[in-house]
Amino acid sequence: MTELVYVGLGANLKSPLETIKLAINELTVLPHSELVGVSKIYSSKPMGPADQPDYINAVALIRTELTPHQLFSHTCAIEDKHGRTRVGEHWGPRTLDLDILLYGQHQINDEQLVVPHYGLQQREFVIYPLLDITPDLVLPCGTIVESLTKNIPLNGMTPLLSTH
Ligand SMILES: Nc1nc2c(c(=O)[nH]1)N=C(CO)CN2
Repeated sequence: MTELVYVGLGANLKSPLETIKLAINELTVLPHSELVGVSKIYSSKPMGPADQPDYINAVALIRTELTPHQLFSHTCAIEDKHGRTRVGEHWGPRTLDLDILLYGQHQINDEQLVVPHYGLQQREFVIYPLLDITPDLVLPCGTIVESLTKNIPLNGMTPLLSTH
């Protein structure tokens, strides 16, 4: 059994562009998984406290046999490898953040995981990269992702370079 999983990547400390590229590479070597798509890589204005650097954001699509919690332990390990600390400000700066945005059409809600990711529908740095990969993407709740762009402006977000 395989599932298509969208993983959001964000970073705004140290060398965020380099970190995002390395993290995309690390997703290519996950066990029982293959990377099948990557969005453009964007620079975005910080959501939350404004006194932090701009973010680099992207979304990757993987096909995996890992369960959501197995995948989550791998994404946490990749975050840790890049010096992620789990203390500090809510919505504060970070070296690397990996979020499981969508796991097939599954809905998961437990102490470790909320999938679809709770902020997905409000964040330009998630919606536009998702659409780069899958322009006709539909959420488990039936929402057409493209329809969200009407109410969510780019907010100055710009693509940095093509990964294709
Ligand atoms: N633009 C942008 N802003 C953020 C991001 C992010 O990935 N991109 N992540 C955050 C940490 O929760 C807080 N704010």
